[in-house]
Amino acid sequence: MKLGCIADDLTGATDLALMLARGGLQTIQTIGVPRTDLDLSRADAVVVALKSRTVPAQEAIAQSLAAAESLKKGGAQHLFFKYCSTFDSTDEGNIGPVTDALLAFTGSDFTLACPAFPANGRTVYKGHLFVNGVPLHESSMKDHPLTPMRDSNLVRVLQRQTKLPVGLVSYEDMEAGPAAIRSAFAREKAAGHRIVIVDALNDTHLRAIGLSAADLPLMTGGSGVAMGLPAAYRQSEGLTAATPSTGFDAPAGRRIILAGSCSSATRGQVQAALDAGLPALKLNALDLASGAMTAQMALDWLKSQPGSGPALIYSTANPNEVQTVQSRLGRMHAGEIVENTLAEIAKALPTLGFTRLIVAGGETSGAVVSALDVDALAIGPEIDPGVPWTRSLAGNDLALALKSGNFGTPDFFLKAWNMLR
Ligand SMILES: Nc1ncnc2c1ncn2[C@@H]1O[C@H](COP(=O)(O)OP(=O)(O)O)[C@@H](O)[C@H]1O
Ligand SMILES: O=C(O)[C@@H](O)C(=O)COP(=O)(O)O
Repeated sequence: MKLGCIADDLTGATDLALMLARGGLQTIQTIGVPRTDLDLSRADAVVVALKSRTVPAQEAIAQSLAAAESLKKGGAQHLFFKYCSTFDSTDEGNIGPVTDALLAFTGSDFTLACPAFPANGRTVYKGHLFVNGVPLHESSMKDHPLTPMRDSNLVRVLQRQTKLPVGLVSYEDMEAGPAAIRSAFAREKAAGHRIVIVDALNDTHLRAIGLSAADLPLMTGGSGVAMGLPAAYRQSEGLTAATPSTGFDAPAGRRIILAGSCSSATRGQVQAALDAGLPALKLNALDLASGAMTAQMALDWLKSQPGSGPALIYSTANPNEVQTVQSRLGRMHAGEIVENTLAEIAKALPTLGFTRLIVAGGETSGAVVSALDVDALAIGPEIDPGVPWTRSLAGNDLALALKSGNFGTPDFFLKAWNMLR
């Protein structure tokens, strides 16, 4: 295994797995630390999906180290810590504390941090993160239900989360190409910096980072920064490219969309599905808390829907609604209530004949997939940048599209099905 990856949420893991698979690496994604009986011998890359983005920092560290240990035992030569392209975190973590712990684990004293993903509008310039050209703190991420991002300066954001000195390798070095980037890493290291935020405005920068950083014991970032790794491995070790998948065979069965993301892209996708007349049920978090709505009621509703087309169950709400709910229930508790309900609904889906699922939201996907008895995923074709179809490798036979909250075109919930055979 060339690369062992630890992702802090499930949709982030599929995003990274897609990037590596598209680059020609045989890639398997596991849900949590791989089961010991899972055959990973043919994988060039294994991506372990955790649910560690918003748990207490000590727990995130423990989960990440357990994953690192297992990947190392599986033969991983390098580690990659994947977090969100919008750097979702709080001053308590978990990007800083997990990076610190993984650096110590690898016995290394230097790594980079770069969430850039230009295909999805995320760029880093002079250490500031932009989302579709808007500074992070002015983007819709300022209202995220769990990790509101109110500072665009990533050096500052990360420095609040780690005691290790954070530096910056900026645009000018990126423009000068791989050799200059390597010199910039050496310069920053000599200056005492242990983690460097790296600028990247386009895919050329990302590929150059891959070539410059492929030999680091640990890399950290969004999926974009992994773009150059497959080519770098091929160059250094003659690794042959696997053919990325195109068509996709999915198990026969009914279709459903579960949306627990309140991000702006998902809000648009829910609206497009409603406009198209999909049968839809909205879960109101306050009703769930009071018992006025339950998972069983949602399942009863689902059973009464026509089997021919997809149905939508969503808790997606605008920032005002979310704020009202959170002021009554508390931020984390509100999130848990919704996640638990969607997970309870998901648990019943296979027996009701649902085999093709779209799930919107990272935390939501984590909760839903752990309820579905799925341990590992094969990566299929890309629906939109960062979102592939996947198929379970054991347990319930399911086709799953696990969509990051802010990814995908407005018609994602309508068009994704067309790729399934
Ligand atoms: N109506 C709502 N009110 C409050 N919290 C909600 C609501 N709907 C969903 N949530 C919670 O918001 C969080 C969304 O996070 P996530 O699923 O990761 O989405 P994203 O990918 O957009 O970040 C989840 O914990 C979810 O349970
Ligand atoms: O890097 C990204 O943006 C995604 O891969 C990701 O991690 C998104 O997380 P959610 O928005 O919580 O789905």
